[in-house]
Amino acid sequence: MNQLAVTLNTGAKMPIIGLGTFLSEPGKVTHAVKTALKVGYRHIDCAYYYKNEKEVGQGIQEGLKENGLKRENIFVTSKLWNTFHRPELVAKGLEHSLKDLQLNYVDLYLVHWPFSQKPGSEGFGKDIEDIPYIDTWREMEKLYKSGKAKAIGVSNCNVDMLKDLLAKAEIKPVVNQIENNPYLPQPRLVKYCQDNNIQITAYCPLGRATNPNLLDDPIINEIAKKNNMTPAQVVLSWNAQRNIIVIPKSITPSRIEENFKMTKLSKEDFEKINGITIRQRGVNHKPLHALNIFPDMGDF
Ligand SMILES: NC(=O)C1=CN([C@@H]2O[C@H](COP(=O)(O)OP(=O)(O)OC[C@H]3O[C@@H](n4cnc5c(N)ncnc54)[C@H](OP(=O)(O)O)[C@@H]3O)[C@@H](O)[C@H]2O)C=CC1
Ligand SMILES: O=C1CO[C@H](CO)[C@@H](O)[C@@H]1O
Repeated sequence: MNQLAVTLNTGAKMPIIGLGTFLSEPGKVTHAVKTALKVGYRHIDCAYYYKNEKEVGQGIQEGLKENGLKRENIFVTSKLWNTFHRPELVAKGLEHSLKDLQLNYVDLYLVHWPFSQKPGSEGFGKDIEDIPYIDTWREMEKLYKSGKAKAIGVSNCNVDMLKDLLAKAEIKPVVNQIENNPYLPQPRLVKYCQDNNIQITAYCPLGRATNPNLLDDPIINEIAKKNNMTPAQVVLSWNAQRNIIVIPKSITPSRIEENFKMTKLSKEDFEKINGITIRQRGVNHKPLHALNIFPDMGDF
């Protein structure tokens, strides 16, 4: 399953596993990216918000050279931060990322969150302002047409937001990046996206921020033990089997390698994981509650 990729509705191939980079310290992420490329990853998930794109870019450049790879052999995603939603700032948001990543284009550019913060605002969810999402999206469409973003998509969008965007967009979003793991499977949102040609990418696929920790779950551990896998491999394989792209983050070389080794789960094990009833949303900042972005627990 390692080399598997899904075909986006642009025709581009997006590898089913990528390296996440949130909270990867600038001093460590260059090495993590190089390790990932050496192990076989061909997909890196980045964002302006992570404040480490310069070091990620260094890892990409060095990793390409060391492994005899070309730019077109890898898939790089970045994301427009909330403080760049004003139409006149959208292209600038991408320029920052391209410069730091040392790239001429990204394979995928996502609107990180469906709300705007005033330019220069620091922190998550502060200084929210009312910029219609479609106005930001029109500028994303221009980036797609310019070739600087080979595909465009969204993140953290619910079904109603997607319905609205699909009705108005000239260029449809090809990806919705959302939190997804056995404690937050979000079947309604997943089905809506899959029915509408929107690929899901799962963030927090290992359940960072779950408490109790997803990787300590007894069912996951029982399946891991039985199949000589690790809990991380089980939860990543489960999502890949649902046709969901996973972007586990690690700065630990042995884990980067471990996470890459997904496998097909038996129908019985797959269904056992589907039967887990614990529900947790890890990324659930307070400002989000007022914005009504996430459906309530009954909507999973
Ligand atoms: N669009 C959005 O709003 C969001 C996007 N993201 C993206 O998704 C990526 C993944 O999500 P993230 O929040 O990082 O959470 P993950 O679920 O990927 O968990 C990352 C944590 O798991 C640890 N870990 C990695 N591999 C293993 C393993 N095999 N066994 C045990 N522990 C392991 C890492 O530690 P260590 O590094 O020390 O090895 C790290 O602490 C992000 O890095 C980012 O790129 C994330 C959140 C929101
Ligand atoms: O990408 C991200 C990483 O995780 C953060 C939460 O912990 C999110 O706020 C952000 O969107």
